[in-house]
Amino acid sequence: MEIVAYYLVSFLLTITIVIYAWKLLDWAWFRPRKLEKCLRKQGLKGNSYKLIFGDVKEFAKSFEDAKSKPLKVSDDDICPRIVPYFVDTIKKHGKNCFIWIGPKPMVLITEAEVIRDVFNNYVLYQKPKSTPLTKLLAQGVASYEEDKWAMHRKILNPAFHMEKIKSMVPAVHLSCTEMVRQWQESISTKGTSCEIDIWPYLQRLTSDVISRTAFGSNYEEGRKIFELQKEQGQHVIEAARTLYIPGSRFLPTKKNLRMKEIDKKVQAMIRGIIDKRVKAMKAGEANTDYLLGMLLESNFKQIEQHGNKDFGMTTREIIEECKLFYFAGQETTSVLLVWTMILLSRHPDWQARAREEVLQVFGDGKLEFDGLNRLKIVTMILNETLRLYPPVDTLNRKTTTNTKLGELSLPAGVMLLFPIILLHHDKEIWGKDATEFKPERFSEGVSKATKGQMTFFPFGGGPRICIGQNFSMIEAKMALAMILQHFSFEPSPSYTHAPQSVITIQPQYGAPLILHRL
Ligand code: HEM
Repeated sequence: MEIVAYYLVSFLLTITIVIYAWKLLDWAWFRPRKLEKCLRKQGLKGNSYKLIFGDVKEFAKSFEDAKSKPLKVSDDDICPRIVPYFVDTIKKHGKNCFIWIGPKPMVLITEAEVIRDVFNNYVLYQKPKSTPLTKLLAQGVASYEEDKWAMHRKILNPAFHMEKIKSMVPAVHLSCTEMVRQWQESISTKGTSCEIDIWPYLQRLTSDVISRTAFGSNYEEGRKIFELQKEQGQHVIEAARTLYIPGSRFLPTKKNLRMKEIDKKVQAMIRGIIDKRVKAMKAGEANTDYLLGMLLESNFKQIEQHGNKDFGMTTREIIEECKLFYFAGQETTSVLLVWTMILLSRHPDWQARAREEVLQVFGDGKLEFDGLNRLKIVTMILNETLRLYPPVDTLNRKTTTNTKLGELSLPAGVMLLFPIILLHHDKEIWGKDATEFKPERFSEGVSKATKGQMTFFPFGGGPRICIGQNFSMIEAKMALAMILQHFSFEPSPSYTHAPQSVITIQPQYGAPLILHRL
């Protein structure tokens, strides 16, 4: 009997090992080779597959090389620095090409109409799964698919309607006033001008804005939450730079333990704010002029309408959405502002035109929502900055089944890459001066500038377009208008022009400018 059991266990063990060995071989070799054959048959070109690593080593090296070479201050042709490997691959293989992200091929998609189709067809083309470590940072609507995505997006949408954003404007004003006061104080210690590295200030500004607008009167607590989220983000970026080994997150390393500790603390703090707010709501004294309040209200309505909790978000899911607001909305808006100020410092004519407009609309008085919507020159400048320095430089998706996309027939499991920045800098689309700062391109709005094509999409597109785009544009207009009211600025001799891609496009060595008090 014992011998039979022994043989049975050995047999099962051998079968299990064979199955896993086959799966591993299939993942590392047979599947990539099959996909490669299929892509080449479609006329797509790329390097031959290299076991497990694909192009990852060359990819990382090209980033490191590009990072070590700053640009001339006047050079806005930043693609070779931001997406060096894609630029090189296109040079080598043409626009119809693919690269290997480990054992997965990723096809570059540069045709505007094809990009639009993919964005609109959000069930067929889904977001690639993030690693468990990235999930610790934030999940929420940005990472869900199909019905779950649709339900969360429906609940979140009302919180981002224009009239709701309008009610958040005083909070944005408060944060901007605080930053302007700090700059005025720095200047007054030096006379009428001084050099300020505006980058850390703008990061603090957008962090402050999202804490106030997300958590209302719980803003101090919100700030602590987001400080922890910021630290979590740094750990995740570090982890993303190394190859992720499945299961390694369970090892009790110092970093893993800290990341879990942060996650627990953040969850407990947001849960505390939610509990307070639910109590206030029950007592009939809740104020909803902040994102979390609106979200809870919208969630409550959704559940009430269907009479079923399954139609709403759980507390855990609401916590994830709050974490996502910070992750998605803070750095993106601060980089939009930093590049706008750097560009305006180099283009005093546009700086003067924007200031003239701001003074015409507001004088030196208080900025308010309706006036911000009348700032035409400022909007043109922000759009041109988003074109040249899109905060998010690339987006990706994957095919979920065998799919016909434009001229291509793609098998399931192929990654698609939309290089936003390459389309924004394409001379065939924008003309010979594509890499020059010319806000006049947008003088008649975005759809005239793009002739209705999907050639300018800093906020993505289709049903999954950025939910916070109006929020961030109002925030950026408010900050820029207030800065223009109080200061003029020019590049500092100590500024090094080195845009680098760290999830968003950031100034590698900060952004020191000379600020003059007006
Ligand atoms: C200049 C500022 C911003 C830029 C350039 C930006 C860019 C983007 C882009 C490109 C996407 C699409 C991602 C994809 O399709 O894979 C996106 C999605 C998203 N953004 Fe933003 N964003 C900005 C500000 C904000 C703000 C302020 C918030 C919230 C407070 C926010 C929240 C989100 C969310 C929740 C999504 C996911 C939407 C969904 O999947 O349905 N973003 N953003």
